Amino acid sequence: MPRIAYLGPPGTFAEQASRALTEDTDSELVPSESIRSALDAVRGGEVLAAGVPVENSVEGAVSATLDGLASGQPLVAVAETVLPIRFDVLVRQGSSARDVTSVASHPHALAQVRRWVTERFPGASTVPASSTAAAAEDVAAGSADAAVVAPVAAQHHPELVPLARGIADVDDAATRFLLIRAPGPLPEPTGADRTSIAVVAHDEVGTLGEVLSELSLRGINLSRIESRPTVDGLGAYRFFLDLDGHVADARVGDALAGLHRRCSEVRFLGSFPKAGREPVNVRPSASEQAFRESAAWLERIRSGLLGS
Ligand SMILES: O=C(O)C(=O)C[C@]1(C(=O)O)C=C[C@@H](O)C=C1
Repeated sequence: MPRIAYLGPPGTFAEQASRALTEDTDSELVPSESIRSALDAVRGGEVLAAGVPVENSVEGAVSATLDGLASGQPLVAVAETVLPIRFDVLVRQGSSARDVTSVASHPHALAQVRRWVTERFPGASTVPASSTAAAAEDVAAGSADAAVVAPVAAQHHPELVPLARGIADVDDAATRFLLIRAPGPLPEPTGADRTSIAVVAHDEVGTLGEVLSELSLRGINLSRIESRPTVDGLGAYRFFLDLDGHVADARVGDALAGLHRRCSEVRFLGSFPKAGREPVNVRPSASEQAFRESAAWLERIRSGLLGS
């Protein structure tokens, strides 16, 4: 049975997402201590894949995932899913809001309930945990008074009780998760795909503009751009780009080849169907047919058969 690593312990959003990402196959879900260790378990062949969060609609990019994908043996995303995010607050039995002086959770979760926590537990300190479910363990162990968790976490902690349910500072918050594997055959293009890459551009005037124009010239929609330090000193950045389309599409392949010529580093991070399956809108001049026809036209010119 394929083993799939996720950010544990059991009861995290990442576990739920990993279950959704692997629902078509009989898989064993294996908790990991961190996103990095889940990715490294894929690299080491201990698991087939890892389900990891990549971005949240309120708090933004999950840097541990971006950094974990940018360095080390290459890995690729093969699928994505989006989970709606609302939290429950768990406390020890017999506790009330007045007893809460410390609130634990994953920093991304704490950031999404900052206002609620300040209003409900004025003066309480926040305790960062490695995941929402790890925060529930902290409360059970007595090292924090309340945990901001995924609603499923309560099933793993009968000794804790909910003090609040379904909380969020922002309605309709969502987190996108990726299923990450070692490089291998790519998912087939579906017409509703996303391609992720990470590029390091030369530190020269206009290079980021040139990177983006490789995409816009070919009619490619950029759905996300994030920068992270390369850790080689101040001012050195790696850009994470999400593009509409599949690397098998002529326009996307052509753009990636252009970036390869232009950038000091291009890391391919996968082409896979978008969670919402919204078809990619391709303008006529960037269609497969347009690329085929222009390549055939060029070939005719090169072989001396045509003047225009
Ligand atoms: O701690 C969890 O439950 C996770 O799956 C991690 C994570 C994140 O990294 O953003 C996932 C979704 C929520 O936004 C909060 C935390």
